[in-house]
Amino acid sequence: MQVNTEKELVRLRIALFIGALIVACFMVADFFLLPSALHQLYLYDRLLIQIPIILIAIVLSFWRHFSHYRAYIFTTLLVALTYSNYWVIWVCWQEYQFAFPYEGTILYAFYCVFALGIPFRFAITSAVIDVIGFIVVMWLAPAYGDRIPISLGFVAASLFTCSYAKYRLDRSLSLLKKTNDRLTKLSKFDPLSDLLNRRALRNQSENLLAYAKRHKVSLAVIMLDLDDFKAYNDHFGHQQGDEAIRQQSSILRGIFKRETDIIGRYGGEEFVVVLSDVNEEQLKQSCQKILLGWEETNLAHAPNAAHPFISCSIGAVITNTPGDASIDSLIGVADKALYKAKDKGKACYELAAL
Ligand SMILES: Nc1nc2c(ncn2[C@@H]2O[C@H](COP(=O)(O)OP(=O)(O)OP(=O)(O)O)[C@@H](O)[C@H]2O)c(=O)[nH]1
Repeated sequence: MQVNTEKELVRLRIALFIGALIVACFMVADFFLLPSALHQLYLYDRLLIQIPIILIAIVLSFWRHFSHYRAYIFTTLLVALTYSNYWVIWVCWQEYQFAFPYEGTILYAFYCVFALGIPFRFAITSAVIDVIGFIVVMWLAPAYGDRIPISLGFVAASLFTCSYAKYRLDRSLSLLKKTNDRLTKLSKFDPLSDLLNRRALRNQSENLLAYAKRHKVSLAVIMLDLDDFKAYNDHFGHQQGDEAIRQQSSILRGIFKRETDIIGRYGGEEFVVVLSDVNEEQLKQSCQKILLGWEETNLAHAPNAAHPFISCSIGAVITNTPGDASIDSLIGVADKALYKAKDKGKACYELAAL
């Protein structure tokens, strides 16, 4: 269970604060029920145990490792609140033969599990601990008399129902997150090559261009296209053609590994790579590596293709002053260079001058 945003932390602190307020409200209401002899003991439990425990949880929410230990902290809070209640039940009965006409254990569980978001595993563990505690208290201080079995039944059934509801909720949320992740992937990635699709490629390239402008570093665009791919498809079939597209993706992934490198399928058998902070020499070496990648793959081409083995042609452009450029204009220049590479006989690269 991760607390991802500052907003979520604020919401949790508000929920904890409301918890402290609820305890205070019950404190006032209980005062009308309790014999005056019990007031001091009761105040001691609420003001020196329960409310401070909740305040400690609020303070801990400012700890930088809080997100990591959140489930443990809230489970401890739940068990501590419940057991401090058991202590009051026990002392009130032991010392004054006073029995509360209601049972608050269930409310604590619902508050911690749903308002504070204790996950299922922790909820079920605390339910077991709380039920055991309830049995022990009723054994030591049979405050509820004949109602003990039914009270125990209500406490146990409610705590387990609460845990099961949390299980269903956690499961639905996890399914929803998985579906969401899948949809995000589908909207960003091309399913065949598993590279960025054209729209995501464009968005990310815009961001990289903004980064290059801000940090005054170079920006390069490489555009490549499989050679005589129609002939390849016609000769070997579309499925084999798809394999070649996957192979091109794997070659590019093997070369462009920096976190900032952007690789995308521009459309059909065309791919685009956008790089920041590279020099002309490095750009040429990268183009050379792509060509070498295909040479090493050694995949036989169709008999009527320009080359015996499958290859690609590359057009590239680099700007050291990205402040003047736009992604569309750079892609346009790289595209023209690509056509020059095709004209030169394919299986080669052409670096455009801006
Ligand atoms: N298998 C497969 N083929 C594709 C896919 N997308 C586009 N193509 C094929 O790619 C081929 C592109 O052909 P052309 O644009 O004529 O270019 P080319 O034959 O590569 O010729 P040059 O670009 O001049 O080397 C077409 O036959 C398309 O059907 C795809 O996802 N899978």
